[in-house]
Amino acid sequence: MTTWAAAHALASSEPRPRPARLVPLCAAGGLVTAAEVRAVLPVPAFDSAAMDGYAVAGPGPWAVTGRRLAGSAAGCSLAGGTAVEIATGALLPAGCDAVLPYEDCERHGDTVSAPPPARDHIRRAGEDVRPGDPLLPGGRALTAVAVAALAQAGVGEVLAHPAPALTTLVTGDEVVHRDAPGPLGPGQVRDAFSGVIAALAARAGAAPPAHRHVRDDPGALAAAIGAAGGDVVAVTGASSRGAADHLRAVLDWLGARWLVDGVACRPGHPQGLAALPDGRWVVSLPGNPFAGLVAALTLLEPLLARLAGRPAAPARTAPVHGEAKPFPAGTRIVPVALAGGRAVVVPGARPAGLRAAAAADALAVLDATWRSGGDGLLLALP
Ligand SMILES: Nc1nc2c(c(=O)[nH]1)N[C@H]1C(S)=C(S)[C@@H](COP(=O)(O)OP(=O)(O)OC[C@H]3O[C@@H](n4cnc5c(N)ncnc54)[C@H](O)[C@@H]3O)O[C@H]1N2
Ligand code: MOO
Repeated sequence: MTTWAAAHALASSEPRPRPARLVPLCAAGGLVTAAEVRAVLPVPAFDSAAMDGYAVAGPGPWAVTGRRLAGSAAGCSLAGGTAVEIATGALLPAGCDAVLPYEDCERHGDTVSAPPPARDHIRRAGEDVRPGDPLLPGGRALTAVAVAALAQAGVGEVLAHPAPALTTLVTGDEVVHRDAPGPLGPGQVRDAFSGVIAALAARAGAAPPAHRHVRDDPGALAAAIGAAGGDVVAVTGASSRGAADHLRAVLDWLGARWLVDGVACRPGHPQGLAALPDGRWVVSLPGNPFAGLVAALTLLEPLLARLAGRPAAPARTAPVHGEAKPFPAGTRIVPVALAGGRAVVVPGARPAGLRAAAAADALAVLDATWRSGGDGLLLALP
C-alpha cells in the first residue's frame, strides 16, 4: 500500500517524457516544446501602415496618386509631395515618411493636407520580433496562442514531445455504453469512465484515447492489453479481488512490475500503476465511478502529463471547510465547491456515485489530521 502523496508523485516523475521529434507546426497544438523555439522571420514581416489614411512623402499638401490596400503586392514608391490612400496592414510604399489617419486629414479633390503629424503611424518590420529571438522556452505547452505566435514568426516545425497514446479498456459484463438507450437490463450499468478519461487525457496533452469494452475473461483482458499499443492502457474495473476481477492475475502473467499496488486513501484504494516489460504503462482504476475518478486524478492524469513532457503543475491548496471524515490510516478525498479562495465540501459523496462530484469544482485531498478550515490539496475536476 502506497501513501496517496507518494503514489501521485511516482506517477508524475517515474516515466520519461516521450522522446522529442520535429513536428510540423500545424500538428503541434497541445504538445510540449522540448527545446527553446526561436523566430525565423521578423514580426511584423514588412514595413506597413498602422492606420487607415494616407501614406505621404515630404511636406504637405500632397497630391493623391492612388490607393494601396492590404495584401497588394505590387511595388510602389512615393515622390516628395505625393500621397496614396493606404489601408492598415498594407505594404508601405518606398519613400513614405508617415501615414496620416483619415480623421487628421482634409481632402479637396486630389489634394490632401494635414497638420504636421505627431507620430508616423508606421509599423516597422521586426519591431516586435527579430529573426533568432527566443519565443518559447523548452517544456512549454503549445497553446493556441503560442502556435499563432510561432506561425507569425515563420516557424514551420518545432522540437516537441509527441502526445502520449492511451487506450481505455472498460471491463465488466454488466457495463454498457454510456449512450445506451434506457431502460437497461437487470444488473446493467452505463459506463461512467470513457468520457471522463477522454477529458483528462485532453487536459494532460495526450491524444484522444482509443476505447474498447472487454468482457470479464482473463484471456480477453490479456489479449486486449496486448493489442492496445501506444504508451498507456487504463483499465477500468477488475481491480479488486472478486471472481471476475482478473487484472491482477493478467498483469502478473504478462510480467508487469507494480509501482503502485493499492493506495492508502478513501475512496480509491484498489488503484494501481504497473509497467509492462515492453515499456507501456497500465493504470488500474477501480470500477466504482467516484473511486475510479479519484484514481484517474491520482495516477492517470499525472502519468499522461509527464509522458507528454508537461512540467508538474504547481500544487494548489486552499482551506477546506465543511464536514468530512478524515481517514485515520491515510488520505480522504472529497469533492469541493470553490468560491472566494475557499473550498467547501460538497456533502454526500459515495464511491459508486458521481452526483456530489458533478456539483463540485475540484477534489480536495485531506490528510488524517484535517479539521474544517485546514488546508487541502486541490485537484481540478474535468
Ligand atoms: N473483498 C473486497 N471487495 C471489494 C474491495 C475490497 O477491498 N475487498 N474493494 C471495494 C472497492 S473500495 C472498490 S472501489 C471496488 C473495486 O472494484 P473493481 O475495480 O474490481 O471493479 P468491479 O468489481 O468490476 O466493479 C465495481 C463496481 O463498479 C461498477 N462499474 C465497473 N465499471 C464501471 C463503469 N465503466 N461504469 C460504471 N460503473 C462501473 C460495477 O458495476 C460495480 O458496481 O471493489 C470493492 N470490493
Ligand atoms: O475505492 Mo472503493 O471506493 O473505496 O469504492
